[in-house]
Amino acid sequence: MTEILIVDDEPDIRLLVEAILRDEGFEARSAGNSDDAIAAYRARRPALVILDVWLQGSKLDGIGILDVLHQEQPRVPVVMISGHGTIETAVAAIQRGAYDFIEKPFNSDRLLLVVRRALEAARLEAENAELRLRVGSETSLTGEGHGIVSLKASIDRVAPTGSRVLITGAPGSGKETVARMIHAQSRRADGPFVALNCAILAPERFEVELFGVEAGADPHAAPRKVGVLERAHGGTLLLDEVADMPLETQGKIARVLQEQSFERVGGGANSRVKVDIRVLASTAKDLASAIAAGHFREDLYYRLAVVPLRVPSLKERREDIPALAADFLARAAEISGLPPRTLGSDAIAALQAHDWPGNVRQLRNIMDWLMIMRSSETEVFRAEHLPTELSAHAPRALAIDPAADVMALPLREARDVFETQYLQSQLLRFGGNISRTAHFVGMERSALHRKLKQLGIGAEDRLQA
Ligand SMILES: Nc1ncnc2c1ncn2[C@@H]1O[C@H](COP(=O)(O)OP(=O)(O)OP(=O)(O)O)[C@@H](O)[C@H]1O
Repeated sequence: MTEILIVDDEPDIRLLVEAILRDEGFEARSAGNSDDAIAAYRARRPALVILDVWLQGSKLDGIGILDVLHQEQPRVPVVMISGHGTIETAVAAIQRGAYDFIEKPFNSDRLLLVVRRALEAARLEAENAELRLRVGSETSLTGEGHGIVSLKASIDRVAPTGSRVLITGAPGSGKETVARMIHAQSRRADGPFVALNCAILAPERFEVELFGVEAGADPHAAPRKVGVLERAHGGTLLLDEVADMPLETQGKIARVLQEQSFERVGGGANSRVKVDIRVLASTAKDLASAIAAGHFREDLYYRLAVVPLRVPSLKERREDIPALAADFLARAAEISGLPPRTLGSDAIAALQAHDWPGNVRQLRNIMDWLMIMRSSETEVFRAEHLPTELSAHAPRALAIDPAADVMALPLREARDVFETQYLQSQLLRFGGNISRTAHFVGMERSALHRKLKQLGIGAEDRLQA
């Protein structure tokens, strides 16, 4: 998958280096002069370039080529090969941004060592740059509830297969996180992960973003713009909010999926770029009705949805809320440099009672808000510290005041009041799910049923308690 471009004027060296690299599982291309090297580089960006300092009969020498390559894509690492008498030039090349150099004659161990180190350094640099850009992008899912555990098991199964996956789920539920996990657990983990949000692109920008733009008539000129398909080469492309892709582009993408090649905008058929990409797609919309309404191509649907995965919304997995909230609070404290804070059980119950239309993202935002707005008031956040839309609907049972009314009642009646309020609250935390509530309160399912009946808590009460 990792492709290396070798530039050397001696055919024997090119063949030798290609053979060594291929034996180690790399892909290799080579060029004998600066024109061919630059054309090969522009046709498709390699993961690394091995570049001879001195090139007989070439327009530019190694340093000249290095400058051209770095102007176009500074992050591709370059390893120089220096002959006797050109070491000084090789050192100068390092000062101009080459990663390292090897001296001729070299053995295969030295070559492979330098190549691996250069690739690893480039990978780390790319990862850091991405992290800086996308603080908060995750490659793990917090939660021990049934929904998340079975989702994680499906990710573990599908990730290494290379299969296409359609990820569905409500906004903010974690679809992109799932896509990143699939990429991170696949054989492409060292390659790029590129996400294209189909919902925010104007239809006329679509193809330019996807396919890039050809420079014009000159086949040696750099593409005017490299598209996401090319950037994702050797890695994974996520088509986020795929339902919003214009119909015409859908047809073109379906072809790319079949042929794994495409033409840049403005390029002719003979400028086809071959790529190796795993495509994942995600959507919060119902694709079946988009197909029925004629807004989504059925053939593309079947190509994308080889394995469908559904991410449960947060209200379907309220049992994960305490762990998620604690996790986000700890991170908010770390990022803001404030001392850690915890959530009281009344605040947790209020969070579990909420319906979370914005799902995990909304929960995360509220934990950030709590940390910033309320941490000077308390060490333990209570329900009253939450934003009003949450505190106002905190479960009624939170108002239990043992010193008030119940004190005027005989034990049996006081116990009924307490049990009613306690069980209504617990049912609410678990979305009315009897099994999960029974497990939590430590009762048999059937005993809980009997108890609810005895206390007069009906199905309706359970949902609105
Ligand atoms: N189970 C989880 N554990 C930890 N963090 C999560 C989990 N699910 C989602 N997140 C976090 O919630 C936020 C939203 O997740 P993500 O962007 O993956 O959702 P999405 O469904 O792709 O959203 P959109 O609908 O905007 O495309 C991110 O900050 C992500 O890190």
